[in-house]
Amino acid sequence: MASTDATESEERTTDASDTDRSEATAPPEEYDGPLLQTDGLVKRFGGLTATDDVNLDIEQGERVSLIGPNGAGKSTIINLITRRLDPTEGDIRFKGQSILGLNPHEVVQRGMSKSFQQASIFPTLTVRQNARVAALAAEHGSFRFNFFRHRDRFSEVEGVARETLEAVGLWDQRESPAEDLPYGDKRRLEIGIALAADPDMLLMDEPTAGMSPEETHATVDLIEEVKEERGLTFLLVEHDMEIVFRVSDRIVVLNRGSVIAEGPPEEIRENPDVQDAYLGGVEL
Ligand SMILES: Nc1ncnc2c1ncn2[C@@H]1O[C@H](COP(=O)(O)OP(=O)(O)OP(=O)(O)O)[C@@H](O)[C@H]1O
Repeated sequence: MASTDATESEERTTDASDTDRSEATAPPEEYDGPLLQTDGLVKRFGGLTATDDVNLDIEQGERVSLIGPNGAGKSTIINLITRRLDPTEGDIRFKGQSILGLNPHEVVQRGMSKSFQQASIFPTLTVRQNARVAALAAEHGSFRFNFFRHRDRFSEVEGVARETLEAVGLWDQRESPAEDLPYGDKRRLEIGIALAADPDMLLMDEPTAGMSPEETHATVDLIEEVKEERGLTFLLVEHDMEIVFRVSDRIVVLNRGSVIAEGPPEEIRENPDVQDAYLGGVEL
């Protein structure tokens, strides 16, 4: 499963209290370059190079999947982009501005959300309460500090929560405690929590991992709906090639930390290097 999260010792080193810096690097109003760029991104864990000179450009509205064999470096890239890890070398720009000085929640406030695996759900809260917390947290960075100050904005938050739950098909289950949801619905709630931030870009790390075929089908439909209706830019890490070929505009193939191919699905499907590296020659 591509969920290798940053360990304590490897986590980014940014000081959470330094808010002046994020104001100083606020993105410009008008920006029409690539939404996300990585420039010579290298991540080493001791002697192991997990990410080796990765240069990605993701345009606004583009849907990109990151694929590659186990250990290729996919989760490491996601953790670097979401600021859970510091790169050893290179830069990451979102909306044209380097995000290396930012904390994870500041990156979310800039418009980048990640659908976390389980970690973002409060199990004993209801589905609706989870969506409200997500809407509040996205607006203010951390709901704990702002919940009471912004009580007057309750109806606005309520509106976002409802819209989100309708989008992910969980409105009817809104009063259920999140822990009572079936596995697939929990994963949809995670996607909803990420969407409640109204992101410009959504990162998804194996959104269908562990789902039944029916749940997978429903989740892929959801991703397609979100793609059509919100025109969202996304970066997806996924092992299921059927899903990757169905939802991607472009596929980036990683092997041992390096990009070995990128292009539209039909091109990647035919690429012999990809077939060799990724599936040991088995046809995609
Ligand atoms: N925190 C860490 N500390 C040490 N090594 C790590 C750490 N995170 C990842 N690695 C190593 O970096 C390499 C890339 O791992 P990563 O999890 O990014 O690959 P992946 O493509 O997501 O793999 P999978 O599909 O199996 O999840 C692997 O060799 C992994 O063991």
